Amino acid sequence: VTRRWPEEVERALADRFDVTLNETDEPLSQQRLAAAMDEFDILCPTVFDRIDADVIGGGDRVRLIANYGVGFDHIDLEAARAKNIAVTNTPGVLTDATADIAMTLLLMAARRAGEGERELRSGRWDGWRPTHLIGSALRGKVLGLVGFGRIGIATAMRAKHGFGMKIAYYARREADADIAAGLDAEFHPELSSLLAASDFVSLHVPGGEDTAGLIDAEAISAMKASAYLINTARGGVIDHEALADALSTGRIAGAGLDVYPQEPQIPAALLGLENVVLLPHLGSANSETRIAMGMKALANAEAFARGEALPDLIA
Ligand SMILES: O=C(O)C(=O)[C@@H](O)[C@H](O)[C@H](O)CO
Repeated sequence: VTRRWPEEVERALADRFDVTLNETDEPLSQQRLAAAMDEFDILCPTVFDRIDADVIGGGDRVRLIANYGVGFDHIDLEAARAKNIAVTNTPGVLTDATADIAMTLLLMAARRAGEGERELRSGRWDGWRPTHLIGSALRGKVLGLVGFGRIGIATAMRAKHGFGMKIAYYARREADADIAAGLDAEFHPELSSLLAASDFVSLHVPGGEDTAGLIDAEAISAMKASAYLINTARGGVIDHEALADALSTGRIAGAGLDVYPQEPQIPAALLGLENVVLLPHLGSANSETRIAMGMKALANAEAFARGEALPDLIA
């Protein structure tokens, strides 16, 4: 297990398996990860472990990679398939937590909460004024979801039923009628039309080659000048130079980010901007969710040990 998990999950793992924990809880080197492929039957990485072809080529004993997280763009699935290594993830259990962070970012950006907090803590607040830190309302505004899977739909539910927002989405195909109907969600087969129609754009697509740089200068140029961009998906989906330029020139109103291309590095051009909320990948960071993620990874490991079908097999 490459990083420390919630204690109760570590105990449950140790009750069933011969478990080696990374006591330091520091990121492991590529060499260490590669060597682990010859020492263990099951490897449990997180999003911060780059399980590439070199690592997978590092040994022949691991037969299951049970990822702690839903996103798997950090794992070379082809290399795993070529060595007949099963790969699982932890979908579903972190949907609510991540949708909550998407709404947190949206609200903080729209109501300039981060600016207010910084102003107050730095002693710069000189009292209430009618024109002070004026933000944007949510009711009646269009939330455009890029990607309409579990987390996209959960975010839409919160926005519509909790804040009176209108829902639009872009996805590879139209959602099931009952899901869309419940949300009165407008389908946009073209990304550019969704971007042009939205007051808030929230990204909910997987990371990886297919979506790398999807939100680039051209995409941002289709957005309204009053619009906000929210990202709880993966950092690589956005061209951050283009975003920083749009934010510093007022091309869009603001942004809220929880993920970055080279975490924990933050694109320098963003750090000095007031109209962007920056969170440190808190998507699934609540105790209930992190325990549930661990128990899901454990369930996959147990099924593997019993020779049963893996509940969350992705490769
Ligand atoms: O699940 C994901 O894909 C996430 O990005 C986060 O919820 C996890 O915390 C992270 O992946 C831990 O591995």
